[in-house]
Amino acid sequence: MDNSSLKELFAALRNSRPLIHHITNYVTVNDCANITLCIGASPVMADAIEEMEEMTSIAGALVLNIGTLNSRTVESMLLAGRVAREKDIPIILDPVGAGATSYRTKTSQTLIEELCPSVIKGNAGEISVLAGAGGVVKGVDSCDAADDLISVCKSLARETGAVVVATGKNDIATDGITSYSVSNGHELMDKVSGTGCMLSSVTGSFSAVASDLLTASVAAAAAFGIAGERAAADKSYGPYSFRTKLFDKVSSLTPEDLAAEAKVERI
Ligand SMILES: Nc1ncnc2c1ncn2[C@@H]1O[C@H](COP(=O)(O)OP(=O)(O)O)[C@@H](O)[C@H]1O
Ligand SMILES: Cc1ncsc1CCOP(=O)(O)O
Ligand SMILES: [Mg+2]
Repeated sequence: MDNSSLKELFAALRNSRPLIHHITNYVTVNDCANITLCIGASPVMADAIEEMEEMTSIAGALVLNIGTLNSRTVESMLLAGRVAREKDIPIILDPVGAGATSYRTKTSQTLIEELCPSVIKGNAGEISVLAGAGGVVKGVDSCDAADDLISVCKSLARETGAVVVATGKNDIATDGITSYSVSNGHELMDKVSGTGCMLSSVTGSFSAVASDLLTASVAAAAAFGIAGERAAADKSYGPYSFRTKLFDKVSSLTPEDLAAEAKVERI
């Protein structure tokens, strides 16, 4: 992938400041709102069924995150997702904890079947579980993933029609035909709750201005990863000061920085 396409997409995002409608969890909701602002988009968190149709209709992307799912929010996700589909608004699904309980696995499968999300972005364990290729998830953490994760991501992408992103030390992004590995990032990102959720928000932000959601997913993974690298290099004393710096570094990142520092390899 030509890094100049990442730069153009990031510039378009910063210029258009799209609205990103989230139905998300109550653990990382504030982090998701703030990272969306930092990357250059406008967040709204709304899950009341009464306002789903109106809110989704005016959004540039819809992020569905099942981190603290319940039957009420799942109904809202289904309605918002149908509206998004009708209006061609990209849907990003973060299947947080899929594999940890059957409710999470089944709900993820239902959302995939009913809504055909544009991007399915989970950690390596969650994606392996959804692909039926093993994978162990403890709570929300990936404990084991398929050995052949790239092929597993590709087959899930082909089966669902979504761009599939599996995160970890390297992030894999594929549409089932073309695949990329993004090696930006820092191990401290694994020590802060919510970095996966935040990447979903950033992916939604890039997707809102992209015609190609594989490019949007790669741009998001690279941008967030570069910010992580920069935050860690900034004489961090521990995970929490790193967390604060992560927001600052996302905020100060420019399209030129993204193009210069993205480590993207076709695989
Ligand atoms: N060991 C690591 N080295 C570099 N980046 C990492 C590492 N672990 C996680 N990340 C980054 O942190 C973000 C969240 O990934 P991950 O921890 O896999 O998701 P989740 O928080 O959903 O479990 C991604 O941007 C990923 O690239
Ligand atoms: C700890 C926790 N429990 C329910 S949602 C959540 C946050 C998960 O965040 P992430 O998927 O980014 O690690
Ligand atoms: Mg996650």
